[in-house]
Amino acid sequence: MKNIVAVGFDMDYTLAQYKAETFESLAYAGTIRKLVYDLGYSEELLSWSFDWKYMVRGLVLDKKRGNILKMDRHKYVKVAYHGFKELSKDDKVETYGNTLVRDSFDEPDYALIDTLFSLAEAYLFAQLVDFKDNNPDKVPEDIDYARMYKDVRAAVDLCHRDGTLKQMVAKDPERYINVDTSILPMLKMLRDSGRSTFLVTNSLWDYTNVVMNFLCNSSVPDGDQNLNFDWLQYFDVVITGSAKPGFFHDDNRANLFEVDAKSGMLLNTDNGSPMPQVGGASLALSPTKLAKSCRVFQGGNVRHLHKLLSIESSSQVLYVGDHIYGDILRSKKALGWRTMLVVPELEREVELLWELRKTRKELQELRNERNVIEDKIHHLKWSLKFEDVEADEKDRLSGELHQLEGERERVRLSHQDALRECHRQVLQFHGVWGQLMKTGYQNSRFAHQVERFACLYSSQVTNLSLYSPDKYYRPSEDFMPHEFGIVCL
Ligand SMILES: Nc1nc2c(ncn2[C@@H]2O[C@H](COP(=O)(O)O)[C@@H](O)[C@H]2O)c(=O)[nH]1
Ligand SMILES: [Mg+2]
Repeated sequence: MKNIVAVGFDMDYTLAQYKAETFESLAYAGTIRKLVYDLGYSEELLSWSFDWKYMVRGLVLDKKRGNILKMDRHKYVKVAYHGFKELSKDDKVETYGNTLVRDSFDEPDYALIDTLFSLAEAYLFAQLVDFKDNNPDKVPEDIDYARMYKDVRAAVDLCHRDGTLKQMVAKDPERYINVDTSILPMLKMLRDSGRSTFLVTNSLWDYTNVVMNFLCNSSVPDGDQNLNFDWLQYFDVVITGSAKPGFFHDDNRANLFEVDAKSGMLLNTDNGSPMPQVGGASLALSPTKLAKSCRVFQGGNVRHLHKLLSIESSSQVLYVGDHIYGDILRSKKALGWRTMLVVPELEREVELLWELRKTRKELQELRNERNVIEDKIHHLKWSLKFEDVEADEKDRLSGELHQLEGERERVRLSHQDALRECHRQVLQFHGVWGQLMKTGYQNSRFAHQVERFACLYSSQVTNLSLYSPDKYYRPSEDFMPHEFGIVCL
């Protein structure tokens, strides 16, 4: 952290942790209404309900086939459902395991569930797939799975844009967002350490102001009267409507507008410097005041931000976000910002890992034991078959082989029991999809992306304040398989 001069934050699902049970349910209900009333889907959908715990991040939707997939870091599909029906092993291998050219599992044929905002749309997609399969007469033939996904996507998108969600949150933020009293102390700590702080969010100013008021004052707004701008003192620059990930692109030429915080009006700027309207009064803020107070903008690009904060090198910026693609991948890969990904799911994941550690260790030991015995058996069988051995020696080797085969059976059964127990416990992570960061013995595709693109990852943004702002975060050591057991502790 010593070299970091500016720490930036995403807002939604980073500073503001939404309550999935209420917020995603709101998105789900709003999407259904749009599907029925605007896009002509059956009214039966209005009676559907939403299990907000069913979908998890890291899943991939196969739009054409109506499947939902979980894959490992090599993009091998390990868990696959058609709607809510699990694919048999044979179907899974036939569909995803036999291609000569490996599928990239990316857009346009696939959709990645890489933000918590997408859980409702993934669930609805699965429901619609089941509905079409079971009620072919209720869904027009030309509406295939991919079209259903497109409709769901468009309806969700509209819910985010037309006020369906934001007006409800603004009326009662406490119903939809977790109170977090540790955000202000964290921001204060960072600022006291001499760092600049900034906010870059895709939300627009009016909504940003509601959410940040709630987070920083825990006030329940009573119309606009209760909203104030006190929270701005904890930031140097606030950029709303940033259109990430485009904001980070080098060729982004988006205009930067200054937002008048009180009226919400946009003012033209020339690279961040205010520009008065022709014939209008000159802008009121004096240069000294401008330099000190937080300024609010809309749009622009990362070069504007660097200029506003006087950033000399990208590696001096740490950005904290929740979206692996929108917040982390671009800013790290293209710009070289340091990044921190917020993964709230980790809290439960780590708790369960502690509970499981005894079984996991046992399993690992039994696996090693089984490997050693099997190696010995193969070696002995090879000697008996191909090597020129005397009769006595042959008897001795056969006896040894017999004994090892008995041992192998004993270890195999213990291993099987431990494996069963482990599988049972893994279902505590998630009854359908298992552990977020693992797929079988391999890291999941999601975990792999976290490893590659997030310099830090943590269950909550305020974990930053558990350490000194000057802490040196050492990267964890990489290990090759041949190093395990030699240098791994
Ligand atoms: N138009 C759409 N907006 C969306 C969608 N999913 C989320 N959102 C909105 O984006 C911002 C996220 O803000 P950030 O602070 O995380 O950058 C927030 O306003 C969401 O409502 C979508 O599918 N379409
Ligand atoms: Mg976000």
